[in-house]
Amino acid sequence: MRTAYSVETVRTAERELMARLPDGALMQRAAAGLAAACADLVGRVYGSRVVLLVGSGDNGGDALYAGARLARRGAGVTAVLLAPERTHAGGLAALRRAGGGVAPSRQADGIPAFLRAAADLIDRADLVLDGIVGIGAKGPLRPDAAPLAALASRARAAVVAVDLPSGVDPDTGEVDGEAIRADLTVTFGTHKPGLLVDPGREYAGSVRLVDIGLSLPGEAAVEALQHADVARLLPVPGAESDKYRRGVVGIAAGSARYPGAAVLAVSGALRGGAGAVRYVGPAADAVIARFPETLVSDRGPRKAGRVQAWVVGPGAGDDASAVAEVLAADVPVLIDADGLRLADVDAVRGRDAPTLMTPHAGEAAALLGVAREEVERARLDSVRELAGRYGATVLLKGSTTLVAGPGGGAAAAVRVNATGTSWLATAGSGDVLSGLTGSLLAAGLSAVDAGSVGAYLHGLAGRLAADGAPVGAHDVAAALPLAWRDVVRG
Ligand SMILES: NC(=O)C1=CN([C@@H]2O[C@H](COP(=O)(O)OP(=O)(O)OC[C@H]3O[C@@H](n4cnc5c(N)ncnc54)[C@H](OP(=O)(O)O)[C@@H]3O)[C@@H](O)[C@H]2O)[C@@H](O)CC1
Ligand SMILES: [K+]
Repeated sequence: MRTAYSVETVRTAERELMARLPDGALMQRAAAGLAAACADLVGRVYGSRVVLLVGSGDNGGDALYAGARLARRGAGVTAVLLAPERTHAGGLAALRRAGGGVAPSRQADGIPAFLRAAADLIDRADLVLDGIVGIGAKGPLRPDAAPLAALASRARAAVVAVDLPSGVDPDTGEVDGEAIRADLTVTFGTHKPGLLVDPGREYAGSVRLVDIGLSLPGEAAVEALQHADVARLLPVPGAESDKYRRGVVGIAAGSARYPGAAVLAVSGALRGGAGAVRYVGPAADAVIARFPETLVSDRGPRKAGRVQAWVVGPGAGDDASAVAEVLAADVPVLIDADGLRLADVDAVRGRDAPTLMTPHAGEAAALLGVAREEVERARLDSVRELAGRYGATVLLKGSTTLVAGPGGGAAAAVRVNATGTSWLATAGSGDVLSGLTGSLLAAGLSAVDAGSVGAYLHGLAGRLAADGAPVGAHDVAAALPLAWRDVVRG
């Protein structure tokens, strides 16, 4: 499991560790890891041109000490100081001792000369280290720092963010205005939520974690399943299992207008580990024609026979009765697409069995009564808010999919999945996900596990199916067994 802790938790752990170590020891650990990662990235340190963007806090200190290490290995290192009078004194002295230089300053030389010099240095650099701000960041990048971020992000040089890209909110991944676009982020002690959640994740590039000895107790703020975690959670039939013991998933989806949604949801459900798939709705002929193994019924969810979980909503049009009947059942329910609009919030809140809602940003925005851009901007807050309002587990789709448990508050970790590919933004792909995830629910996974395992397999299947080319939703469904095998084989 990859875990990310809040700034507050990191600060507490940092204080405890610092109290037991000599002064500056933590920063030396951080700088050593940072310099090593930079050396790996540039390949040849000797003769390379390195620019340090240095803010007034310890993030700048890390950059300066790492710069000193690179200078000692023969790099030409120049620091651009945002606040010369408040620069980390030890770090700056170390850089100077190692032969590093300092660019003209804003304060002494004026803003135009400062920016011209910085632009010139960045243009000619092989490597830029972003030490503007780290976990001490408050609000959008300040006006003096923002132009440097813009210059670095456009540079041909490799850009390494120290701890996290400046301009990315450490706790949420939100980006308000300019931010550093890094090729690599070297982060210390633990991942930060902003490195795992979009849009921050996209700015971070690849992320390398440097162990500095922090011990982080308690609940993470954000966690991401890895192959081994998913492998442990996948349902495995025992020798005694028959199709009913493996779970039956009911799919109440599709309409005369959208029969394809039913077919795609069933295609996902057949590959999610349930022993049987029961389809209820007006697209039974289309479903049977494509998947003859499906049990079909046209009598509505209430009379359809026993299932261990329901999926309701994909392509459902305006049929509110199926949604109401499913919500009245005492088994786990997944609500997607049209079902989200049709589900009564009190009916969802009043349920005893788990409910999993799977909106994309547009659907989440409609449920929250805000603009879509607001959900895209603040994904972590949005998923928690929705989970709190409905008392349900919420899976918010996107390039990083988030899954928040029914508490909604910051106390429980939000799961984040990054296996997806932009090729998955294709019609019907969400229907496959809902069928797959419903099947995992029927096989006995909790709503949070089913949501995060479903998103993981779906994303991986999308990658395997796409392999760099466009794919249709049916290709993604067909690749689910490949993804499953890939996870099981490790
Ligand atoms: N945790 C650990 O275990 C370890 C932590 N380490 C390192 O320390 C870092 C944290 O250092 P930190 O606490 O000094 O804060 P930091 O991120 O440098 O920022 C504060 C400065 O930024 C400024 N500033 C604020 N907002 C801004 C904005 N929007 N735009 C522009 N500027 C802004 C703010 O200015 P002020 O408000 O004071 O005017 C203040 O001067 C951490 O990320 C890691 O790199 C490692 O060395 C070792 C182990
Ligand atoms: K930084």
